Amino acid sequence: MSNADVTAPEPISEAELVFEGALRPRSLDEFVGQTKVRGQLQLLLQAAAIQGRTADHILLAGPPGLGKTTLAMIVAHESNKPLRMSSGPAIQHAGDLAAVLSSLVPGEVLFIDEIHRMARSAEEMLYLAMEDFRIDIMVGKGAGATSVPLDLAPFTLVGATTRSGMLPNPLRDRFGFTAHLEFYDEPELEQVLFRAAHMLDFSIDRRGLAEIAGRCRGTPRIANRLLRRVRDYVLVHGGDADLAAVRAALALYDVDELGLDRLDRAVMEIMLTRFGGGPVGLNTLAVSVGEEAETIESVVEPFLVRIGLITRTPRGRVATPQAFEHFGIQHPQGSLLPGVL
Ligand SMILES: Nc1ncnc2c1ncn2[C@@H]1O[C@H](COP(=O)(O)OP(=O)(O)OP(=O)(O)O)[C@@H](O)[C@H]1O
Repeated sequence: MSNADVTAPEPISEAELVFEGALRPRSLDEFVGQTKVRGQLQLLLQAAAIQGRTADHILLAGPPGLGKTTLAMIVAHESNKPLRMSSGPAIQHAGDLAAVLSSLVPGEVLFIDEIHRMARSAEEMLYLAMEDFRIDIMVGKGAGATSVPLDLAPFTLVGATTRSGMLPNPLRDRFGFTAHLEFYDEPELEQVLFRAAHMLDFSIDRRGLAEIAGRCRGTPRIANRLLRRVRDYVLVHGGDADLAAVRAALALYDVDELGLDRLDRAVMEIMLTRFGGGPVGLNTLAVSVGEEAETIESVVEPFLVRIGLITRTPRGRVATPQAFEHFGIQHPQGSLLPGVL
């Protein structure tokens, strides 16, 4: 396995999904970080409980692996209601959505992952469903077609998206609350790791945990994955899970000190070498690394901006002096800075 796998923000195997399931926090109290969002959700759920109604629809926006699915599960758990899971790509026709909506039980939480990828016809059906708990079903074809209204059980929609900007306004406006999940800081990631290590019955020292926290791309999913690789390393090589063992395990998987993944590096290297640090337009960058512009914008760029390797300007993306320094590449207007790779 290469660095391309261990630091990928998406799940990399079925086994990992099972592992993630076991480590998922079940309540808002167990959920680490995102303090503001947690407080806002808590209030929204408590208010609904006091009034004995379903909670408002919730939109969770942010890069992969930051806890959107986990929060959807928590919303259902804290409201004591069942959870139905679906995803935008699975809803390619209005009929797909009608089938899900018409079978919901009262109060059920419907989670639609990647909601920005749902078919347009389904989106339009969802507007009415969210607002009035009703859909119109078309019966028959052509001139004789009629629409029959169908009442739905009240439900709470939790939508997740890595691209909130791609949602049409009428859909976005129907969510009572939008949470923007942020990358986690290192103390928060240490807490995520501490909890996971405890659940895995794996004893690792604090400095080792801190090292993983600094190299996991601000993402709990990656933090937990790296923890598992360190556990493997200690199992095979023996000794303590200390800073030296963590460094050796992460070196084996080519995880650098910023935790950049394959795509992060490809983007940075192209910006620095082919475009002299930019400015480069998003589409040019995407074509150059053979990725979709959507992935660059929603997955790669937010993290690179957050750690100060690129900035966004009206003329395009620009690499910062730190980026030149990190990759050991000479800045076009300066001397060679010492590389750290
Ligand atoms: N705040 C958190 N506290 C503890 N663990 C977390 C937290 N957020 C995420 N995790 C862990 O990270 C894993 C990935 O989280 P989750 O699947 O919820 O991310 P996601 O944002 O839905 O990702 P995707 O968009 O790729 O589905 C979970 O298994 C969970 O164990």
